[in-house]
Amino acid sequence: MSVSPFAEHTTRLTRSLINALVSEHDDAALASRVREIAADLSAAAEDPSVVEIRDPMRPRSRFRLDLTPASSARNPIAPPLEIRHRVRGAAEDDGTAESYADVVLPLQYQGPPGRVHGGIVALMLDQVLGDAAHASGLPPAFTRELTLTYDAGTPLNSTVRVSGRISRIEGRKRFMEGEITADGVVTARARGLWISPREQSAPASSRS
Ligand SMILES: CCCCCCCC(=O)SCCNC(=O)CCNC(=O)[C@H](O)C(C)(C)COP(=O)(O)OP(=O)(O)OC[C@H]1O[C@@H](n2cnc3c(N)ncnc32)[C@H](O)[C@@H]1OP(=O)(O)O
Repeated sequence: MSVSPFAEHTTRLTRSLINALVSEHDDAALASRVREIAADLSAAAEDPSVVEIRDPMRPRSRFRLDLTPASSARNPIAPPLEIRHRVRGAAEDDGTAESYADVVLPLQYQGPPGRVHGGIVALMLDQVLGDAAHASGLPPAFTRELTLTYDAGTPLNSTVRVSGRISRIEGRKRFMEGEITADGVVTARARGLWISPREQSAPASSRS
């Protein structure tokens, strides 16, 4: 589902407001940021049809109606996770289809100082592995199990890559794996199981 420039602009300004709240501890400075953002919000709302965005997010997620707090371009609590697809190439040389997103997490996603909160790490891996679980025509499936190891701190304010792929399929079960890397170093690994509900994975002739 495409997101209008006005909706995306409003999402970005709301993210800026959230960021100001966690960044500005001085009320006068916070008030000044709030006034600026409120003015920008009001100006755009005057005529939504003329709002333009130079670098719109191009959602390529396999989830058609993405309103999730994990990757939606119109949900300001979501990290700006722009999921893409590729076949792992020369370096890995195994031809595996993969979903991935390069993302910069600002202060509102902080857990320990300077590091991304572990729950947000899990959220992003759940979403990217979930997207990969829906590769080429596979029926809808839900996360049944997600196991993480936190190998190192995932840094704020610099690009990290979240990746996920299918490791094997057994009937309704898709076993998934993925990781987050920062500067090529793995900071978190995930393994998971996605399962299609019985009625969705039954052959068409046996569906009632
Ligand atoms: C629009 C964008 C959406 C983005 C979504 C992002 C991802 C999400 O957040 S999904 C939401 C969170 N997850 C959920 O809500 C799922 C909740 N769970 C469910 O609905 C159900 O458990 C469901 C549908 C996954 C599976 O239900 P059901 O078919 O009853 O599974 P169940 O019988 O327990 O297990 C199926 C098989 O897997 C096996 N199995 C279960 N767990 C495991 C495991 N950990 N390892 C190996 N096998 C397992 C079972 O033994 C069973 O085997 P068999 O078929 O041989 O008997």
